[in-house]
Amino acid sequence: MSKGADIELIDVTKRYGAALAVDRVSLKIPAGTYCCLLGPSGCGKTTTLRMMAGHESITEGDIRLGPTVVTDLPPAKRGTAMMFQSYALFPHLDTVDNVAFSLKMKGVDKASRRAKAMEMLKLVQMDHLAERRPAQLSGGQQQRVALARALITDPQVLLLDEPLSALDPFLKIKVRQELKKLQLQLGISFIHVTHSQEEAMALSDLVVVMNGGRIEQAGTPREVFNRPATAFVARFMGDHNVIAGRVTAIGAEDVTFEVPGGASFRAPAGPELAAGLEPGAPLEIAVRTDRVTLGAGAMLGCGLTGLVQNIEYHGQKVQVALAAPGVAEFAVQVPETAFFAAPLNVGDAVPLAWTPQDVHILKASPAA
Ligand SMILES: Nc1ncnc2c1ncn2[C@@H]1O[C@H](COP(=O)(O)OP(=O)(O)OP(=O)(O)O)[C@@H](O)[C@H]1O
Repeated sequence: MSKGADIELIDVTKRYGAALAVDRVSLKIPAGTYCCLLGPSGCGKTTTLRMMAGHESITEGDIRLGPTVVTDLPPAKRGTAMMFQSYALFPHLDTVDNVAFSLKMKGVDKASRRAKAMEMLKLVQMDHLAERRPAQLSGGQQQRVALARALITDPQVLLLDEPLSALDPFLKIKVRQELKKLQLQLGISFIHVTHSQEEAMALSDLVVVMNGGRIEQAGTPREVFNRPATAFVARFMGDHNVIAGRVTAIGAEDVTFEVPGGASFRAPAGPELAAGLEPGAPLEIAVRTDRVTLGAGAMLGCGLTGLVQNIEYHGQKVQVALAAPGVAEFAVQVPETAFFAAPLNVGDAVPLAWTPQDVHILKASPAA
């Protein structure tokens, strides 16, 4: 197996007629990275993946794999391989011939290509079903065959378009673990398109959150979850409250922020962020739903009192939805034991609290 190579997108744009699907995307994915392209339907993630694979032409910009500009190379000459969402197996070929297919196209003799196909099938634990046809395999098994077929060309980068979307929830988690294990074992980059933030967080070394054809944020799952760059990222990753208000005062290291209802609280900003702000300017902040204290424990009161709108039991946590003056929707996750020690009911008015360190300032979205 090859060792893998960095893949780099340099100001890549894709237009379909007047429609802009991908807008000046620049991104470097180091060799050996598990990278997820994450975003809602239509954000341009599949188009980005297909341009890396060579299945879609690039309107402007370049893609590099290692030292080579691959922008105008056909898919088979790039050092990438793609696994399609539908698996795209040939129904009339058995497993081993499906996997060996691209080697057949390259003119490799039958014995060698079948031997290599068996090696790939062992890698994905499918060698015992080598003689079955796709219709005789389960969805999960077909997916492994598709994986073996993509890996037979020894790619430096494997591109996966929503690889888990056809699997049931239990199989999804099992196959997800297997994909990660395989990527570590092979040492090449896997670039995986998904609209599931849970999947992206579980798998990635690098999460790339896309919106409206642009990258909103690229970072490790912890960076993206704990320090979402924009309101879009905070909402898309979930478990965050986004609150809109205005800046009322700017200190050397923090900012005072007021919501339309009149409550105000401080947020750590740092000199770099504070320099871009001025009193009166609109600002959005994020507070994690598990960092908020409700009720009697609210010693560090932030001045907001929430009215309980809804209560959902989630097992380890109870999710409480509230509304407060100037804040239409606010969610708090309370650990199960804490909630039932002092249960709340719909209609209760409860003080909310968090520490200034738990307030995170958001920037304007690049797609805005
Ligand atoms: N062949 C095409 N012709 C015209 N427009 C296209 C074509 N393919 C994609 N688009 C448009 O480009 C934008 C990005 O599409 P893309 O498939 O990359 O999004 P996506 O994030 O992968 O969405 P999904 O999760 O639904 O697959 C969308 O607005 C889509 O309608």
